[in-house]
Amino acid sequence: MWNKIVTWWNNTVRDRAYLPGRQIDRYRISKVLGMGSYGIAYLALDLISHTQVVLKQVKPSLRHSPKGEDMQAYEQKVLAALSHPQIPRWLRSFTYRQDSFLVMTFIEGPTLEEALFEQMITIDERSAARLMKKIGEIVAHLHEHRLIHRDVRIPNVIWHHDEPYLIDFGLARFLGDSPTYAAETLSAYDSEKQLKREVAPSSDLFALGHFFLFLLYSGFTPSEDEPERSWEQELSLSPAVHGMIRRLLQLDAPYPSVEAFLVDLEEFLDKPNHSSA
Ligand SMILES: Nc1ncnc2c1ncn2[C@@H]1O[C@H](COP(=O)(O)OP(=O)(O)OP(=O)(O)O)[C@@H](O)[C@H]1O
Repeated sequence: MWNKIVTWWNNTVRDRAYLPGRQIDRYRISKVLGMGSYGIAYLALDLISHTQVVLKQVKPSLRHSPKGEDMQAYEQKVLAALSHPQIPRWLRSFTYRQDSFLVMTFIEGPTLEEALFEQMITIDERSAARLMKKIGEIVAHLHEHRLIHRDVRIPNVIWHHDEPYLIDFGLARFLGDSPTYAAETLSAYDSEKQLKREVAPSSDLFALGHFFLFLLYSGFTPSEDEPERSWEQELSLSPAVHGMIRRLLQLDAPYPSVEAFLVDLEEFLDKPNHSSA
């Protein structure tokens, strides 16, 4: 019961977000974008540069805990290490009263999740492969900087001017760093989560496999009376795409790197007139 009261208190009172219109430092809050694992994300107007920015505030209930400022400081280190047109840029960090804020560039547009499921966009196999190439190139850039994103999913990709942008670096880690903040180890997770959270290129490759499947499922209409089947039975894929997904999901020899996956994708895209399996 006590834990329930603390959770209620944290969610409704301590972690109440700042309201739209509120000025914090040189920023005016426009709206809350989301409440994540460690923080509250806001869209805000920078009153000096007159640009829209994203503010990420450590939740007050997590102040001075390993999941609070430490996580934010790590996300800042990650964003500050990167300079890529399709990744948010870290602008500055500051403290307002007792709250720690991180400021990054705002990327406009729907997430791929919103585009696929709310705007009901369908993507054919070739377009999905083209999109995977673009996402794969961003992930390859991260890996060149010894960074593993660990959360490459459709809600973390924004679609803007026909290009994907990768956001949410809250789980990203540099190679060699610990996969968890708290004392628990990865072995506390189930085997699929261990694969996703390992600080190694294989975890992003595994996520890219699921990403590819999500795009391909956009064109799938389940028949009402048929029971659910596996992706290999439900989707009619060309042998090349089918083989790539099996390797990404580690069902066949895993790709050693994102570059190796990109080579297969390019080969597939270079060949005209693929027939479906
Ligand atoms: N730079 C950005 N540009 C545009 N929208 C963003 C940006 N960063 C975050 N968002 C939006 O704000 C929401 C919340 O962001 P946040 O980084 O807190 O993600 P989260 O997944 O909710 O959190 P966490 O990673 O802490 O679990 C995201 O779902 C995304 O839609």
